Amino acid sequence: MKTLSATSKTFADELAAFCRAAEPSPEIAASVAAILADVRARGDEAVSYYAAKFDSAKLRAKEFRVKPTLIADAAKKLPAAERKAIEAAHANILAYNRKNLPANWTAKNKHGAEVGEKFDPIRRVGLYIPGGQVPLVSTVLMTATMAKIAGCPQIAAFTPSDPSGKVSPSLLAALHIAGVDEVYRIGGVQAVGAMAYGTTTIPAVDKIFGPGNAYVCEAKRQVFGTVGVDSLPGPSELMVIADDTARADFVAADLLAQAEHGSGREKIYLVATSQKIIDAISGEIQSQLKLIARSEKTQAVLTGGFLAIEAPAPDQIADIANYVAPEHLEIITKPAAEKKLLRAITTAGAIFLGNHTPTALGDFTAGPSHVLPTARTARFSSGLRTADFMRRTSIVRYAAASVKKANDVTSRFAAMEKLDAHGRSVKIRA
Ligand SMILES: NC(=O)c1ccc[n+]([C@@H]2O[C@H](COP(=O)([O-])OP(=O)(O)OC[C@H]3O[C@@H](n4cnc5c(N)ncnc54)[C@H](O)[C@@H]3O)[C@@H](O)[C@H]2O)c1
Ligand SMILES: [Zn+2]
Repeated sequence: MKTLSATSKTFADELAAFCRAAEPSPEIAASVAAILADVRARGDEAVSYYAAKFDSAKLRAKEFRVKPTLIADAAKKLPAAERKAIEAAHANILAYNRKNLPANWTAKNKHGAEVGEKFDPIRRVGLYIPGGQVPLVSTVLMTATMAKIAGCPQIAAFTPSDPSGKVSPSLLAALHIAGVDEVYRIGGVQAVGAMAYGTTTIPAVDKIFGPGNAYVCEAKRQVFGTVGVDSLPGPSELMVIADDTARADFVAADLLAQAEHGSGREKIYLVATSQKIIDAISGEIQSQLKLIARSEKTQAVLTGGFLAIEAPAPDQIADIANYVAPEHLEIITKPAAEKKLLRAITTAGAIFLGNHTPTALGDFTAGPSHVLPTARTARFSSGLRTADFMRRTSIVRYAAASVKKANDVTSRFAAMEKLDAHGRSVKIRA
């Protein structure tokens, strides 16, 4: 753990340096570019090659797609308690995301013409479901549910297999429950390349969704433009803002939870109003570390990816949070400070309030998607929602009377821009 004081002279530079470490290195960018170029050139053959290289899975092209019967079977064999948990989470996620379904509209403009927007589902979407370290069953629900609400006619999911070609049965069952039956046991950069460029066996998608490790995230950044991408949700991050009302044991548990993902590039931030609070929470982390299963990988994040900041003033805390733009932000403070911070912090991916709202609730079941921007990209992008699975078309209809009213404006613009034919095409109707 690194500790900084927000009042020190070098604070801004040190914070910037820590945050920069979350950006993909030039080495990652270069190796991703090489894999993408190879998938584009050699298609299925390259996909097989990288599945063997990175996931030790020997897969021929005709084995990429998981048989739909296997997916249905996984759902049938799902233990009742797991089914109940998946269905309960699914219900909350459905209810939350139905609220942000965009609606078509029409209105009249100043010329009396009809103007409006219509929204349509993106025709073919690709969902990346991480599976390198752990099978992210929840990510199925946090992406597919919105694609279904939007009405996307084709939904293809991609996730890495284990060396024997197996995909987690719980993950397959969740896909079945969410209504997805086109699933490929392919992960990593090669999956992103196949989604973007298409191969003989994998049809290209129009937009790629979902989180992943630093390689997957960088691959999505590189294929943007060839296809759409939702955002850049990379290795998880959590910032906790704590004053003396925060329970040290709760905060420690939450920081450990987001350090646990296991890619080793996760980042955790503790912003506390006193050094005493930092000491209490780091003491708790040390004792709780002994209790959790994934302690070795978590330890790596605690050493290199954990920043504690002492910052007494709310204004200063808000500035820090707005700079870091953390994926997850927990605010555990007195009500007055909470109110102030909630208003002043405008760049967090998701905010969790109070002692009883661990980020894990958002990870699994509260309702909003856990697919959230990381590495400071929350400054300009937001978490996944239904509208991301739709595209928008503007619609305009003028009648003879309304086009007359527009003629003056268009002829002026045509003259200014020296585009005579533009002006004439309106005039001929007016
Ligand atoms: N921001 C979010 O919304 C969000 C949500 C859930 C999970 N996550 C993050 O997703 C990540 C999942 O990571 P993961 O590793 O478990 O699964 P993953 O599926 O994202 O990545 C595994 C794949 O990475 C590829 N890979 C590994 N090493 C490579 C290398 N050296 N070169 C090229 N490719 C390589 C392999 O092909 C492998 O299949 C975690 O960091 C987690 O924090 C983020
Ligand atoms: Zn998490």
